[in-house]
Amino acid sequence: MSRPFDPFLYLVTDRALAGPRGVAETVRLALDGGVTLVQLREKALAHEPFVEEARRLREICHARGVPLIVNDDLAVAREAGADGVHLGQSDASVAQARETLGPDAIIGLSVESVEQAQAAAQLEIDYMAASPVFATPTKTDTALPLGLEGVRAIRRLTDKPLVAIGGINHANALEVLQAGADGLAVISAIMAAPDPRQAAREFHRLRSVH
Ligand SMILES: Cc1ncc(COP(=O)(O)OP(=O)(O)O)c(N)n1
Ligand SMILES: Cc1nc(C(=O)O)sc1CCOP(=O)(O)O
Ligand SMILES: [Mg+2]
Repeated sequence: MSRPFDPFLYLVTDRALAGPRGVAETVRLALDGGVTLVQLREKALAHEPFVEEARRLREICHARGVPLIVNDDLAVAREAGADGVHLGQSDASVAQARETLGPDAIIGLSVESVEQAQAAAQLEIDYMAASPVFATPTKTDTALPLGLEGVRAIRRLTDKPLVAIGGINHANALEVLQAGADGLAVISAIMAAPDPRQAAREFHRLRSVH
């Protein structure tokens, strides 16, 4: 059984979009605005700086009772004492992640189709990410967008926490939740916002209207 986590407002980091404000400061502001889960996503950092950044973010997140997930890299997640890992369909296997990180780690898996969501039912994961719900310039090597209908279809297949990712912004977030997602995973709408605290607050407000 994994440690407890709240998937409602899941911030995935992006160093380029954070700009001169930096990842750590952007995460700090976003946590103040109500982010409930953070994923450190680094595609270009070498091992040691990746571990250092993960340790730094873990401290910032844990000070606010929020878990830190590492994208892709099991060794970084383990060395940094992160709370879990997010895996895509082409990453390490869920079994390998479970073996490396232990029974209480939070393991998330991207699902890009109904078939992948069905297959994921057999796996020891803690949440699924419907990916992508909408097309996004932040990541272009994605599968075809699932749309809201895809989120509804995946929702019907699983009782696990379901987050949606890809092109989520303040204008479409409510309909993503109404389609059955338990959480909103966002990069640009918070990382690139002029005021990440306020951007997070606006998403967080949907919790009471949803
Ligand atoms: C919450 C969440 N959902 C989906 C992804 C994408 O994972 P993946 O397909 O492995 O792609 P990369 O992020 O590794 O480029 C994610 N990171 N987080
Ligand atoms: C990291 C990532 N994964 C995706 C997937 O579909 O698997 S979409 C994506 C980027 C999401 O960024 P934004 O919130 O700026 O659209
Ligand atoms: Mg990946």
